[in-house]
Amino acid sequence: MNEKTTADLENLRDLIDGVDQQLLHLLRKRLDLVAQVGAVKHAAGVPIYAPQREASMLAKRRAEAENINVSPQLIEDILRRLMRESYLNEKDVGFKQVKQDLGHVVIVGGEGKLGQLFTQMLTLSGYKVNSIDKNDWQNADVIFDGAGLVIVTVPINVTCEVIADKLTQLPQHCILADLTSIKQKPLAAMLDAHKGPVVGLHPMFGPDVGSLAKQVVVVCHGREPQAYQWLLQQMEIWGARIVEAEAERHDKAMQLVQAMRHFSTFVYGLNLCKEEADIESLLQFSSPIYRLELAMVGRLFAQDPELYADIIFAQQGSQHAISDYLDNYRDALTMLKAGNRQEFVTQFQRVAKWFGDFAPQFQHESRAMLQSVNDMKAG
Ligand SMILES: C=C(O[C@@H]1C=C(C(=O)O)C=C[C@H]1O)C(=O)O
Repeated sequence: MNEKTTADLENLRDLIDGVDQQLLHLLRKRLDLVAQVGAVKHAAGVPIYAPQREASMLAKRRAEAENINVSPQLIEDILRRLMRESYLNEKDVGFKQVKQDLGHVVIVGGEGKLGQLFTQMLTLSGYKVNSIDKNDWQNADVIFDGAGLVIVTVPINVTCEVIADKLTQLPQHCILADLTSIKQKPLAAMLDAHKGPVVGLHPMFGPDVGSLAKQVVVVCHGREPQAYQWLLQQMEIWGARIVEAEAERHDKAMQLVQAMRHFSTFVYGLNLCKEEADIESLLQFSSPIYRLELAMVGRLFAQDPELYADIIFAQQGSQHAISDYLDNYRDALTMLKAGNRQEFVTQFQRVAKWFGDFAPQFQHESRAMLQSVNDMKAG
């Protein structure tokens, strides 16, 4: 580089640094305003997540961006990232308590990660929360006395047993809920053990979400829905989206969404391990999509094997779904071994037709994900 180039670059880079510093101060200002919104919402019991406000704000900023020749997608990406920050910050001021006269909450399995998250959210909403774990059952009478809500969040393989053995003497008007990732059996066990209000919940997220904004909670109604309506409302204030489902339909969906998904991921990892793949060099050659895929597989093995064993072994029906998958895999392999390229193209088109409008929609969504994977690369 000659001297003039160096000087020009330095000059421009100084100006860019100045703009970035201004951006930083604007971010501080925005965060402060969002904190004030949080306080107003907290006082009024308005949900943390406001989809209409977001949609109209994004539409306006996109249009304004276009007017000044800024990519609308750029401002949308930035605003969406800022809104994620808002959910986290709004959370810290706490939430309105929907049910004032509840009595206390007991989380059965409160030491678990999901139990801790619910303890935190309920506490931020003004409820008194106690927890009962494996070693506390000798004090059960005292702990459950006066409870208005009991939430069971113990490993799936002991859930029904804990409900049937330990939760038969709850106060009559107490709500009994569970957070298990299957719903038919726990719901039946709860209805059996307790004569008061019962509701099955399945939070469709891990305990590391940070905020419940936009996260889905599946609700399977058990008994006396009017008695636990406030709880659904409370979760909506946390930002969650409530999706009602029949327990049977939910469990069937979980065979694909969870059991089969995680099992395939497990086998993918097992295969890499047995083949002694060299992750370092795979990463060197990786395309963004491979990097994303490897991250999705790798993250499984950073977690608790017991949790995934619970999910995969929870339902007999999952074995059918997984074996159908294996059959399809085998058929596809036969096609490959036979060199039947034409058949591959035909099957490909069949699947594409079946995906319909979802295929281009998913292509669009995944493009943004792949680009952020690329953004994260350093050096
Ligand atoms: C700040 C608010 O809360 C959330 C965050 C928003 C933001 O950061 O702009 C917008 C809408 C809400 O989902 C609000 O409601 O205005």
